[in-house]
Amino acid sequence: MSDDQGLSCRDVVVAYGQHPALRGVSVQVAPGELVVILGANGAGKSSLLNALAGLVPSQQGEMLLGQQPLTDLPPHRIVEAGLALVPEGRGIFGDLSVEENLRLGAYSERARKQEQQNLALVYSLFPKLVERRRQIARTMSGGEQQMVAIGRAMMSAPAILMLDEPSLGLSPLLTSELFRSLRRVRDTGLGILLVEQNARQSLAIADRGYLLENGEIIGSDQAAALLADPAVQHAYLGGAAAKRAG
Ligand SMILES: Nc1ncnc2c1ncn2[C@@H]1O[C@H](COP(=O)(O)OP(=O)(O)OP(=O)(O)O)[C@@H](O)[C@H]1O
Repeated sequence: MSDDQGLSCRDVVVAYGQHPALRGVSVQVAPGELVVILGANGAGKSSLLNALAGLVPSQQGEMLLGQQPLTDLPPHRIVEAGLALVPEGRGIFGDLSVEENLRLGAYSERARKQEQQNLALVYSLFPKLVERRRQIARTMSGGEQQMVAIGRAMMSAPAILMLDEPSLGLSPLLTSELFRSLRRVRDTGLGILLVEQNARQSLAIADRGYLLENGEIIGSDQAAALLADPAVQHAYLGGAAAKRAG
């Protein structure tokens, strides 16, 4: 681990009963870095984020945020330590307003102290949410709800933000708007670990990427190099090209 505030995991193993989902995964994210993990359905992407967030137990391996070990901490302590997850499906409270949802993210003592400041930051990064601050969350579009979910995670004052398939259910246009906002979040100095099936669009905004296959990291490189790699194009970008052609 080279960076004081970064996220690193080494040789993480996760199994559901006899079924191995992660077979020794090592990943690093530095502050101010946007890292994407690409993989097909069932590759283990959600298992990795959930293990880092303390939501599923890991059988082996080490997870650190800066110098702080995360392994075996309960999920709320991991959030307090500075690692926040935006889960697949967003998990926002549909009956609450946008601002109530956002404020719920600031539950730790450290986050409450910075609540106003972080709220202002979230609104500056997602200007669309300002005009909708009193709107009931379930009446918002999928893209807007995703912004609320990201904003709420940012209210916990994380050093590293993890997102599980934020583009799910969004049109390509909304996805690129969302991904542009992720770059703005990164530019504030946060590290981002993004899990995506949408390889082309996520590599276009990422700094680095890892390829996860069958519970193992089979490659990693700068995002631009992965985009230009014929093997990556064939395995991960073919679907998108085929879709465009069709
Ligand atoms: N709670 C569980 N119980 C048993 N097996 C599970 C459980 N959760 C995941 N798995 C299995 O572990 C493997 C990895 O699943 P995971 O959800 O991490 O993959 P993923 O890359 O996120 O896939 P997707 O993109 O479809 O969400 C899969 O084979 C999956 O069937």
